[in-house]
Amino acid sequence: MTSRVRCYQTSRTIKMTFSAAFSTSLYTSQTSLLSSKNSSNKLFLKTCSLFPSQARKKLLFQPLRYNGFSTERSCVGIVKAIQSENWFKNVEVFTKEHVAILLAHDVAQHSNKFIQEKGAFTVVLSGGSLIKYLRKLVELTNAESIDWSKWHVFWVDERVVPKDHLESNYKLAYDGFLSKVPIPPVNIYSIDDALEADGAADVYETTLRRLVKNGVIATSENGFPKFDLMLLGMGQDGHVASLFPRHSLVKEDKKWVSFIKDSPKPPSDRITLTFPVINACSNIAMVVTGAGKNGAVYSALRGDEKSDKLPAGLVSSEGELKWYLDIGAASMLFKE
Ligand SMILES: O=C1O[C@H](COP(=O)(O)O)[C@@H](O)[C@H](O)[C@H]1O
Repeated sequence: MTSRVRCYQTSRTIKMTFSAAFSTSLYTSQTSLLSSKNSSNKLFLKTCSLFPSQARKKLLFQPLRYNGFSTERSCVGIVKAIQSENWFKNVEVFTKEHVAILLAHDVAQHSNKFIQEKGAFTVVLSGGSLIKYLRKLVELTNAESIDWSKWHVFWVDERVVPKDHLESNYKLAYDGFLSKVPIPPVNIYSIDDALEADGAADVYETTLRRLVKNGVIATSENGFPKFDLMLLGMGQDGHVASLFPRHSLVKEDKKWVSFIKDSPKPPSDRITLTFPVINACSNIAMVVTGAGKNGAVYSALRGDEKSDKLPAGLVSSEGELKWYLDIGAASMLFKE
């Protein structure tokens, strides 16, 4: 159930919608979370303060209501701003905790929708900080009734290290997420850690081609695999997957999976899905937190069109691309 309140500037065009799209369970976990912080109003105001002051002054904040509760105190975070500027459309700004909560809710919704429509859900994971934001998904399993048996899990990139290595994206995902949910092991498509980067990339592409052929993965109009949901992180330098700024791999437009042996971020050898595959996805969630990434967020979303785009700025989706930012990562976006 979705409840929504509009906060708008009465006399001019800027209009924002503050929406709470919580199920009861999410609401419950949100309130307990808030009481533990006891600073919800401060956080809300802090979030609002990211908006241009002129607009802010004229905003009319109404208490948000959900199931009879006044959620005024809990208006933190869920800020969906709708403005005419394109970059602003699908950007949501939260506290870190709320990034995890809303992400859980959205992933559960995508999962239910795709499983209902086609009996399976294909999800692509990143490594890095993204995995810790899946923690609420694990906690909310029962409430959201996810059918984990229909999940098929892939990786957008992997480091060429053994699966039990600290740098392994598989290990990160297994420890933080996969070991906690009943996804059939046969539906978890990790990258072969016995091979060198080039061989591992070839084998992974062959696996994807087989799954496209037998209908597990859908296909986009231009013949690339079309995953239902991709959960992307972004590095401080604006890289996504293992596609780094100014690296030739960013321009790869034929291969589905490629490899890199000179990654600027260690380890040097990695395999990665390419941009045509990333951008063919039905839905992409870009999950970016921390003030250290605010410059890259700014340049990806608002950067000069003429300048070389960061890889994160080249991400698009055949369906929906949504940015989940915390206040730190968003902090340069709303500067006047
Ligand atoms: O090396 C990688 O970095 C990015 C970003 O990681 P983060 O810890 O800064 O969020 C990650 O998305 C990618 O999968 C990983 O291989």
